[in-house]
Amino acid sequence: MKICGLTSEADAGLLIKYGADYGGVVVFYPKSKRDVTIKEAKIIVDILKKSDIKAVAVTVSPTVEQLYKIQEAGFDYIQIHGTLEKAVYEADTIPIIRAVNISDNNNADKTDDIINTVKEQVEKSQKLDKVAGILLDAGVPGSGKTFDWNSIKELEITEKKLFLAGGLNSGNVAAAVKCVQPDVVDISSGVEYEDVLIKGKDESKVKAFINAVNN
Ligand SMILES: O=C(O)c1ccccc1N[C@@H]1O[C@H](COP(=O)(O)O)[C@@H](O)[C@H]1O
Repeated sequence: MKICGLTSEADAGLLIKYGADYGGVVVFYPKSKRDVTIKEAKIIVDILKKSDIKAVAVTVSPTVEQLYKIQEAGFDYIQIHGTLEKAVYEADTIPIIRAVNISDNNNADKTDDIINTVKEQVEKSQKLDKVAGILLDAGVPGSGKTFDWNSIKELEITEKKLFLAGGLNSGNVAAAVKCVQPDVVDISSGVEYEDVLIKGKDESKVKAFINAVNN
């Protein structure tokens, strides 16, 4: 399981306390309330790595300069939403988790187009050696919204690890796993406080989510 959007040493400590496989840190994306500086990220990375938790840099359309800083900070993986530039792919030395964001398909006429686009993106990513995993997520990353899990049933993700993200929480994760059968479940908003003014991860929600996944 992967818990994303860590912003402090305390958040990282919760992953160690309750047991997670991956910890995600948003960098170089100031639009996100979870964005931290690369210096702050490095402190979190060091804590995670000491406990054998894989540290994932969560990015949107990173530049080569940003990639170098991410690699220098010691991240194990880079999660890439948006565009993956050829120059970035060539300069990359760590495994990539390629995010595919699936737009809302509340317009029935557009459903096939959306799914075809997702299929194309997945097929393209599966051919890339440095891509270790494909992350299927809702339209807006980190929004806490789910997408229609049934819409991706026909996707064949055989070569890479499948990460399922988008609006997961302790109440829906069992149904999500049953429907999609991902290798890794990924959560961010679902383990945060109801009161948006309180930053960081809510311990009781982290515990409930991890229990729900393990049982
Ligand atoms: O969390 C963010 O703000 C974010 C910013 C930029 C790229 C990705 C981001 N979040 C990722 O979105 C998924 C799902 O999150 P949620 O559970 O729906 O809140 C997760 O992989 C986050 O790392």
